[in-house]
Amino acid sequence: MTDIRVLTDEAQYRAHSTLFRRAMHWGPPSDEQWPVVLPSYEPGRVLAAFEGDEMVGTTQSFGGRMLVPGGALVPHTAVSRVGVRADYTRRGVLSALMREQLSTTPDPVATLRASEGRIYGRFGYGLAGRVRFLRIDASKAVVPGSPVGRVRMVDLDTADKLLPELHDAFGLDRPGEISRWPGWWARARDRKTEADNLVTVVHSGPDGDDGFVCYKVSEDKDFKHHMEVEDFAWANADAWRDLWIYLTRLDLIDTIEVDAALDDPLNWLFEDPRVVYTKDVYDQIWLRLVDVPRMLAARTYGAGEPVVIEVHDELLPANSGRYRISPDGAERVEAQPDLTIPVDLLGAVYLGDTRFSDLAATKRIEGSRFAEADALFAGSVAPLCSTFF
Ligand SMILES: CC(=O)SCCNC(=O)CCNC(=O)[C@H](O)C(C)(C)COP(=O)(O)OP(=O)(O)OC[C@H]1O[C@@H](n2cnc3c(N)ncnc32)[C@H](O)[C@@H]1OP(=O)(O)O
Repeated sequence: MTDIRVLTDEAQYRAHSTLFRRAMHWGPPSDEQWPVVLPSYEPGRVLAAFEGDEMVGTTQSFGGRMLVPGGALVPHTAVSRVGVRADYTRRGVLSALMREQLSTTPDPVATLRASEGRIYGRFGYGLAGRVRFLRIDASKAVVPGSPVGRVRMVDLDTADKLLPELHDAFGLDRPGEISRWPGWWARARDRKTEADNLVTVVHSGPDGDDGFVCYKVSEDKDFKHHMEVEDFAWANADAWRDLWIYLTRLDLIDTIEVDAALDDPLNWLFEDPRVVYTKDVYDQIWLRLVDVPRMLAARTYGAGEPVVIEVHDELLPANSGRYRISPDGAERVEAQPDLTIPVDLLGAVYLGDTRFSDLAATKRIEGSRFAEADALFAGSVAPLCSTFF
């Protein structure tokens, strides 16, 4: 019988970390790493599965806020460190952990990054946001014109103080973006120390600091220099453009790699749009609507005729029911549905990454009036979550 417990002390957190890391085929946290990892254990949010006295599975979450279409910030659970001991897999341990986590989380929405695509759909998570992995040929990347603001390099201590403030001020600019928690920043600082060539620059315009980028550069055996952009946020188009001018005019750089939203306009910034090459498109945000009525009410909708959707949720049956969606909002109704959809696919359309009409061909949603539902759920920008957890 699998017993799920909330862990409460440091020794248990360390055992949790070791178990998760072993499930990922990594070694346990070292004595040097542990002080940095410890602050990421939030009391009340750390779960483990036990068989008798033995810990056999883990999950935990970080509390924060997520931006939804229309601009509201909703309480959000960032699920992480899911692992089951290799000698206990495929016996329902993860299922027990997921049931407990979803039924006890205080937040109406949860997201995670999935190690494999087949794991989380059965628990009601839908693939809700994808990202483009770009490679830029920096040696040929020319941005016409001159910068209008100022870019300055900042040291580690300044970055430590400034970046959380700047991220809070303008980092949540697309549906799916989430706030960062103190443990996230502690880990980010540690990674900066480990990779001592990680550089942070801050942009300022007429109203003060309005953008930042963190990057590191490595050199290959042919003396080519490759930059990885690790973190990038901006408040306005001038900051975005100036920071790209700075990155592409740095000496010695041959290539730049960066994650970007599906609709990121970077190709059109350069004289030659082909200097930006999409290496990959991968799934990023897996989203679980924990409280469907609250989440449907939290976002705004586009113009068009109302549509009644019927939602099926086996794991959290209180969500199952019919909802009338109109430009004025969402409400629970008893009316006949126009279409039916499982909760994982409602998660997939929620942020605007996917459309009802695209899903219709999969036969996993049924009914009619998909185009009307598309118009209501359409977002003006593609979702993104630039905070890895
Ligand atoms: C958010 C994150 O942290 S992502 C990181 C996830 N962790 C990992 O990838 C680490 C390595 N893997 C593991 O630790 C485990 O295999 C887990 C967590 C993926 C699955 O744990 P388990 O306890 O084996 O899952 P459980 O027994 O509850 O399986 C439930 C169902 O999912 C299926 N399933 C579970 N994992 C997988 C998988 N990797 N691929 C395909 N199906 C899977 C099971 O077959 C089962 O199906 P069924 O209900 O039809 O019988």
